[in-house]
Amino acid sequence: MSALITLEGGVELSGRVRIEGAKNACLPIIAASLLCEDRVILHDIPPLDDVHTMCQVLNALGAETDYFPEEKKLIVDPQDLGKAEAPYDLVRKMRASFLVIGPLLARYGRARVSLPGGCAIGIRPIDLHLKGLKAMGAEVVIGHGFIETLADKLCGERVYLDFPSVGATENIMMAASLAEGVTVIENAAEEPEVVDLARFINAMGGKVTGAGTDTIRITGVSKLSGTEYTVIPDRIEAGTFMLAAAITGGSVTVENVIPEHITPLIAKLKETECDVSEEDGLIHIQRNGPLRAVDVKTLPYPGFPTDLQSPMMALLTRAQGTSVVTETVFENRFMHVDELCRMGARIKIEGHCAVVSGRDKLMGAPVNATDLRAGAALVLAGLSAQGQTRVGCVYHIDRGYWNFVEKLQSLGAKIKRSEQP
Ligand SMILES: CC(=O)N[C@H]1[C@@H](OP(=O)(O)OP(=O)(O)OC[C@H]2O[C@@H](n3ccc(=O)[nH]c3=O)[C@H](O)[C@@H]2O)O[C@H](CO)[C@@H](O)[C@@H]1O
Ligand SMILES: C=C(OP(=O)(O)O)C(=O)O
Repeated sequence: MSALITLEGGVELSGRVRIEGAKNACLPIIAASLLCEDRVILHDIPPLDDVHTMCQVLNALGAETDYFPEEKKLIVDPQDLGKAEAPYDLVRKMRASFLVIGPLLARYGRARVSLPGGCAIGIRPIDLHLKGLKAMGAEVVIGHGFIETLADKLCGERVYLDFPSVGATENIMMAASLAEGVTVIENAAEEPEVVDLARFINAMGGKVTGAGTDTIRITGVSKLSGTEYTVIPDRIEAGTFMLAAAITGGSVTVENVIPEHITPLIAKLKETECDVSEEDGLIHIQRNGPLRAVDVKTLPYPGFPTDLQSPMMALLTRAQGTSVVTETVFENRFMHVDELCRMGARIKIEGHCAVVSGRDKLMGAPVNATDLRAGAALVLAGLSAQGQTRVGCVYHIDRGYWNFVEKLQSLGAKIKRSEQP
């Protein structure tokens, strides 16, 4: 079975929408549960396909996972971890599965994890993850599609990351939390999800300081213990709904959001002439007049997030004037451009830049999601297009948005989902 989203554009969205726990915080935190031998109870874990895949990875390693979708609660019991091998079929499905290598190595002194491979948005190498593990004393062997790491003991070291990779920072931080001595990650990623992981490790009894800055210091401890933890709200889901309000000329309040986590989007939306106001845990967004074109450049946090680049581009297709969107994080994250052009958008790609000439209308069309956020961008474009849009390859969207269609319906969108044989 595959799903299709069908929608009619032209409705101004209005109302309130609640944001889920952050996918990109849940996944490393679930992986980090492997660092202790006790039960871990996690709250605000959304029933996303990626969460289920991460649970399957843990199950394949011998850990027990119990998920309670009504309560959005996950219990992980890693006591009987029998195998230190993450299979190809699961790692291939979701790159974040590679995040188990750090915890497995730290706890068992060995790990065998399938090479994750590339994906639609780029090659996505893992050299920086391995650079960190090697610096701490691990032997790394690559062969037959797997990475095998071994270490009698991991020792704290200084690790400089050539790029502030989120995943490498997280893997190194997890491995270092049970290493001997102090590890310092320089040019570390500063994303809120990295900070959330550090808080979780500390809640288990770890000693991580500096998360949220470019230098993270981890003092290894001999043992971590079970804990109960609530993950942060998803800034990318929040941003997607803010952009949905903006593109339809609507008025939406986004609940369960940390405004400081999406400062660059708020700034850019204000530049487009949208009204955005914040209060504790809420963002209200409204558009009354035409949108103004703005330039956007993706960067590591606190820059504009690459995960909102395609939804932002959907908005700019409707702005007055020409916008330049520059993608600096992933080398191939313009796959949505062809699909947006099928809907009448005028976009030209020049290297890492997309030049978007705004139009006063888009036309509904059959299109396909090429990756998770591209899928969301096409739905947003469809919400503001004339006539019907059909979005295929919805499984991409299911990786990271829970009840996307239902939430949009609750804001008034004419949208439905159908399962296809
Ligand atoms: C599950 C999760 O949290 N996913 C997020 C995470 O992905 P992920 O952790 O994979 O992203 P990274 O920050 O690692 O990647 C950023 C850039 O660094 C490069 N790189 C990365 C690692 C490495 O060893 N070598 C290397 O060259 C990548 O190819 C990419 O060009 O951060 C990205 C950047 O904010 C987001 O788009 C993803 O949504
Ligand atoms: C790119 C993304 O996720 P992942 O790193 O899991 O592919 C994303 O969330 O937009």
